[in-house]
Amino acid sequence: MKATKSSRTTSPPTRRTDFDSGAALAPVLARKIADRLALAIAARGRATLAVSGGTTPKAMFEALSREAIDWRRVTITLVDERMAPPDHERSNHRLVSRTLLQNHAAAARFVPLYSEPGDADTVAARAAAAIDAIERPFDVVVLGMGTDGHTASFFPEGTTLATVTDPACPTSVLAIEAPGAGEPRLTLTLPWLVEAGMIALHIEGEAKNAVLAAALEPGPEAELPVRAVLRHTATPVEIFWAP
Ligand SMILES: O=C1O[C@H](COP(=O)(O)O)[C@@H](O)[C@H](O)[C@H]1O
Repeated sequence: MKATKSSRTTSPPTRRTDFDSGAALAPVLARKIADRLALAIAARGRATLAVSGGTTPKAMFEALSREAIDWRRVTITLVDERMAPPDHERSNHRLVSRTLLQNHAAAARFVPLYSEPGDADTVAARAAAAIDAIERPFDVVVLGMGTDGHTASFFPEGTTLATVTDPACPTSVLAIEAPGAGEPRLTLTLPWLVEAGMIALHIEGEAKNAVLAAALEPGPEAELPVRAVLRHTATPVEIFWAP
């Protein structure tokens, strides 16, 4: 299903589950993702998963890697990546390799966003070709969020923020730079995220909880770009929060 342009200023309903700790959240979200992937495999013989990086998902990825589904039929990619090689400490590819692509999930196919050589636009174009070869829509997208309200690499003041959060953006992956982003980034664009069969927003900490509460209120998407997902999603975003 393709997202259409809309001037929505508030968010449709979300579903939210709160946990006592990140350790309690991790296996529950992992099982929910695994169940959804298993359903897709039963229905179509294959499943797709796009995940975030950063620091939050580590325990959940480790739990997910131990879920006994037919990972040979699962394609995994990233919702965003730094312009950094896969052995770099800030690489999302590195996090996924070390935590998710382990145990049972080592059998999954992984499609990275970063590759060499080239500048960010060249790398983004190559990543877009790789993503375009994956069947749409993703079965599951797992998003994180920064305390600046960014999700994927939709950063406030991002050079291509208006384009990557356009519900009609025709390109799957674009480069973006922003003051809060560190190195240049590669990000999946809004349509590829919001059309997913299941969208989980996994956040931890009181600060992110407060940012999420603000994001659910009316206000400009450019200020808290996670609003773009919350407002343009085809299915309710499922929020998983722990202190
Ligand atoms: O830069 C990024 O940050 C967000 C949030 O990361 P966290 O370290 O606060 O969990 C993440 O969702 C995104 O994929 C990542 O590239």
